[in-house]
Amino acid sequence: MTSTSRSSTPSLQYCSKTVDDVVSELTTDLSKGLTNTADITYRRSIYGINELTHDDDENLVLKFFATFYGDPLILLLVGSAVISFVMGNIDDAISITVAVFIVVTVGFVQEYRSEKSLDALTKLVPAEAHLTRNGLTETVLASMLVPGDLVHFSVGDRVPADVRLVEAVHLAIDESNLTGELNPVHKSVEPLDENKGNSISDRASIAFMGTLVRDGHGTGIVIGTGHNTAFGQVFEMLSDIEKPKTPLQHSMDKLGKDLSLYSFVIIGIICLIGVIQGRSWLDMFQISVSLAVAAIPEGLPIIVTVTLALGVLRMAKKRAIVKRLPSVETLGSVNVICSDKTGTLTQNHMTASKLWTPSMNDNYLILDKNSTHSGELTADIRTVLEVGNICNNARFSTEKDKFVGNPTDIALVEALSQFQLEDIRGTRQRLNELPFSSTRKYMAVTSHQGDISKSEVFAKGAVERILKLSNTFINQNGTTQKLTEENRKFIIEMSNVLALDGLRILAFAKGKGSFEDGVEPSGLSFCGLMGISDPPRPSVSKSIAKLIKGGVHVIMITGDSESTAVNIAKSIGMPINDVSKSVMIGEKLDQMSEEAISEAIQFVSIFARTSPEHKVSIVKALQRRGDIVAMTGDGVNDAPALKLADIGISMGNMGTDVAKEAADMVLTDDDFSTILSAIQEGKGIFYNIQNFLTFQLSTSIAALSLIAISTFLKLPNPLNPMQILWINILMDGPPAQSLGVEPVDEEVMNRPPRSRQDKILTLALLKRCVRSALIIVFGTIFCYVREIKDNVITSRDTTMTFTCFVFFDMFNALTCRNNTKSIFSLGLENSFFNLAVGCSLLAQMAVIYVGFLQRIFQTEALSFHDILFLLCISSSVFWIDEAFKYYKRYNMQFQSSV
Ligand SMILES: Nc1ncnc2c1ncn2[C@@H]1O[C@H](COP(=O)(O)OP(=O)(O)OP(=O)(O)O)[C@@H](O)[C@H]1O
Ligand SMILES: [Ca+2]
Repeated sequence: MTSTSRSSTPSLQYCSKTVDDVVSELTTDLSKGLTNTADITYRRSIYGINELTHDDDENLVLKFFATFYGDPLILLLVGSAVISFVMGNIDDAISITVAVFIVVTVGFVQEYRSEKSLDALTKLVPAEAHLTRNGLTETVLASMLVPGDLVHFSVGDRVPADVRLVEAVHLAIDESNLTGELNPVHKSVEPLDENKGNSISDRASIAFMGTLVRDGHGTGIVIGTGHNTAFGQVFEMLSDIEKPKTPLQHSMDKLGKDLSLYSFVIIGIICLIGVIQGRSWLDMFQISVSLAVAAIPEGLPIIVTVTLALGVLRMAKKRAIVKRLPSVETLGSVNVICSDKTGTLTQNHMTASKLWTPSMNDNYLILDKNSTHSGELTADIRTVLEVGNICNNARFSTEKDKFVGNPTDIALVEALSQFQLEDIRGTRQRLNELPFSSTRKYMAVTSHQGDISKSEVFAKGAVERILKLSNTFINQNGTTQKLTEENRKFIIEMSNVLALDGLRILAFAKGKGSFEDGVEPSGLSFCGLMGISDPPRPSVSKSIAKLIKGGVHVIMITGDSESTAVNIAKSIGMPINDVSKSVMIGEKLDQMSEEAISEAIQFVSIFARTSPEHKVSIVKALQRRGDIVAMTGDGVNDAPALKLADIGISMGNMGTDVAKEAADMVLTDDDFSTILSAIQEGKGIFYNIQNFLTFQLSTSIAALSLIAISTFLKLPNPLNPMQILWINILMDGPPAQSLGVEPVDEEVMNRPPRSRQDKILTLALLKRCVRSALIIVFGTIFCYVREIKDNVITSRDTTMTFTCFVFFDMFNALTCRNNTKSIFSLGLENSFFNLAVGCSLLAQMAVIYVGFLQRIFQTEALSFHDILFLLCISSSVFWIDEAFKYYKRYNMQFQSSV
């Protein structure tokens, strides 16, 4: 890249300036950020919102006319109208033109709606930023940033705008999406030499929007936003790339093509026979083309897309954000959910509730939040609390008036007040820290009270880990004593006793001296244990029961100990029959081959003492068995497993940007139960798609057969082209669409997960289509033949036939709302359906009774008695289907009771 092409970009302009220059040029402040609200508003008015959007000012009118010449069938129809006109058949010409216009408009509106709902999807996961303004730091939407803003980012974050760094601690950034460079780039605040920085990858003092923080943390001043960023310019190039279609959309496209082919063959035959019989070729041509328009489900792919997109929006309301449409389909097939324990199954609200020191033997102290325990404060208890206080990263937020940070850490500082102890971190200096990580499972610090030579080490974490670091323990008198094998065993035993209520267990140790950076401490003295409670979320047990009923295997994955995990699992109703088979420890996974894990995993419900890396082996083992796996995760290290899983789920509150991006679905409330709602929705959407498919196919088959049969029987055509086009609107338009938004029936969870190979077009579905089509055809022909007994064909005859068919179709739509349940038990819940069918019926009445429309559709007014008669005949399709449903339900009950 040359400097000329980038000379205007802020990142080139600022990369060689000093921090002070940047601060003064952008009139901002290194500690407070921007302070003047009017100034911020002004900047936004100049630089715009920090977002990358397409300017979508396509001309709607042009687009509308594009649909005319985009569809050869519509062109043929318009052509035939012109021919009619030339041949002096003005009425026909006008009628066909108006009908075509209506068809195209309905199609256009649907397509437009589908685009709008797809657009809405891209706004579901907004980018966030940590912003300091006026000295206050908050998490805000990245879109509100303006040049001059002071932003912070750390491991796992996406950089929210182009920024000039003013602080960089171990900062390494993955710029692969911008430059293709796979290795993280180390950043610094030093300005570049004037003549350097021509290439984006050289600009070490800049962090670019959309790149990913891999290590350390940093602070920067925003210099470029939105399209004015390096990423913004790449985005312009990318924006034309089309989104890939979902498997369902693909199979619908294929189905559409197949159906078109069949219809063309049948219509060709009809046309041929008609002409051989000596009918007018223009008539036959117009009928055939309208029939082709009607029989071809051109609305099918659009309806599928809209159904999926609306489903996603509905799920978002239930706090599950699905990021890609294909995931909706996969959700219905999920048969294993691997869930984190902390924060997903539990509330992540931790309270210290038990305490044990070696001097208590097999007793322990129960901590009650509401009472003071200062009377019980012995020297060894004080030591435990002190370690928990000093080896702690929770900090007090004056803004929120409470401690913030790691929930375990918070529980430990909050416990101090029960013993009327103060937070003593202010009186000490920390020399170094070995931070807690899910892999290390403990945290250690070196700290002193002003005299470095009297430094001490404080450590807390999982019992086994802390015991490994210790060779003595602190006894009753406050003196240290050697840790024997028996002591170690007893401590582990006591930790299991404390864990009986599902408490998370923390061990504490301290020692003299210090430890080197990056080296584990050793020779510590074990001080005691604490049990920390984190109650399950209230709705979790219900959700688990429903999932199990729906054939979904729930697996808990936790970094906590086996006993903690088992007790929590029992309390939320996970079936643990045989602990030796149902529980597996992370370490064991490391020793097993992929095949062996696959074998063993079908009985496992709990993985304890795992680190995030184990999740990949777990997903692989499950997928090897053919399972469709949903996996939750929130950390940077969870990303590979989230990507690998069929449905990666990340947490909206706790999750890092990396996890959210790797995931297919984000739970905005972090709650396990939300996964159940999403699976329910996913399953329901699939059935809805089957339902409107049934409706469309049966109408299409009925329309084709009706014309074919009457041609074979040498009857005059029962429907004219305009009427056929009208029917097309019903079957491809709103009534069909409304079947896609049928509210999801709770009962879907009683059906097993769908196999991935399952076709959407099942034999049962086809049978139902053919059955309904037959009823419609025979009913309509019966009505037609009854009308033309007098051997002259009048517009009354076709009006009766036409209305009969339309009524049939509406009753058919009604019964297609569900394929097992009676409509009487469903009620009139689907208001979109009620509206669509209600309006269709009204429109049908207008077509029969309004003079102007009568001329176009060649209809005439029917009597009340006629309408009643038609309703009676056409409702047969509904009653017969209800009877079949009843029979099916009866059979199922019978089978399940045997
Ligand atoms: N802040 C902390 N400092 C020291 N040790 C901790 C801390 N938090 C947890 N531990 C210890 O590490 C163990 C594992 O915790 P970890 O955070 O890895 O579990 P997790 O994977 O987050 O939990 P889950 O998988 O249930 O969501 C705990 O049992 C506890 O002993
Ligand atoms: Ca059609």
